[in-house]
Amino acid sequence: MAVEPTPAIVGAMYDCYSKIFADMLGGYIHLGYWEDPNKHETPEVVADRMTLKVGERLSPARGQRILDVGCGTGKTTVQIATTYDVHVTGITVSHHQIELAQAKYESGENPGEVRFEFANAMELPYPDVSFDGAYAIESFLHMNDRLRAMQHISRVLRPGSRLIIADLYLDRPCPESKAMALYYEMFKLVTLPTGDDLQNFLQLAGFKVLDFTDIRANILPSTKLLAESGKSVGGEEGQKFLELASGLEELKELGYALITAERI
Ligand SMILES: C[S@@+](CC[C@H](N)C(=O)[O-])C[C@H]1O[C@@H](n2cnc3c(N)ncnc32)[C@H](O)[C@@H]1O
Repeated sequence: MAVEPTPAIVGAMYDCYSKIFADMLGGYIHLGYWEDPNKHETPEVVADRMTLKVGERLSPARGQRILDVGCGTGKTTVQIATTYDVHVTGITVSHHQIELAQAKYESGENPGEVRFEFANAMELPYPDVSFDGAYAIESFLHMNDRLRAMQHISRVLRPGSRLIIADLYLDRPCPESKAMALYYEMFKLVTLPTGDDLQNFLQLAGFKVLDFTDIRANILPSTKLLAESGKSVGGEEGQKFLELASGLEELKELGYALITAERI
């Protein structure tokens, strides 16, 4: 395996590709959740549904302060803030994502409003016990010290509050393959954890895992979106998306976890 990406490398990748990803994924930078793989739905509808699955598990009370770990272009941040009337701080390691989010969404300090900040989850710049809940949608896959990030999140959360994670993981350590290598290189992923790794890290960081559900069957139809984008982008870039789409179906070890954890 090549050298694992640092936050600076991940940030530089998102500085280049955030707009392409968001255009392809309905304004978000996360995969969609499909109830029925045969039903035709837009990228935005399925990505909205994914955010709602996370929101339902977090279920914050009105006025609470929530941390969005890896906020992308801010669409999830705003959706959670307005749906639950909570204040959400979204952090990212991409300066360009902050610019895109701030250009599109107004910042504020009240419930229903959001704030975007450049911050590394493995070095959170917030005081202890400053949030009532947190969620991380497809951001741990980029982190080169997941335990440290969970320890930081645990530190800033109030006891009894929740952390919801939606992320890729492996059923079992996966042999190196061309498809996997392409994913790691293109998206600057850090060797994916197993489900046990994720649960162990959470426990070591002071969380109790309340639920771990594999939703890969609901995520897999997103490969259709990658393939469609590949065709519309065209050229060398488009070819890469087509390869990624067919590669995803080959990776039988790849799972997608929706985890509810409670800060002890
Ligand atoms: C796949 S995008 C997901 C974006 C967003 N959660 C969404 O659902 O649209 C991954 C996000 O994680 C962020 N990220 C990756 N590593 C991070 C780190 N160490 N600290 C904070 N954010 C990080 C990236 O900057 C990016 O915003």
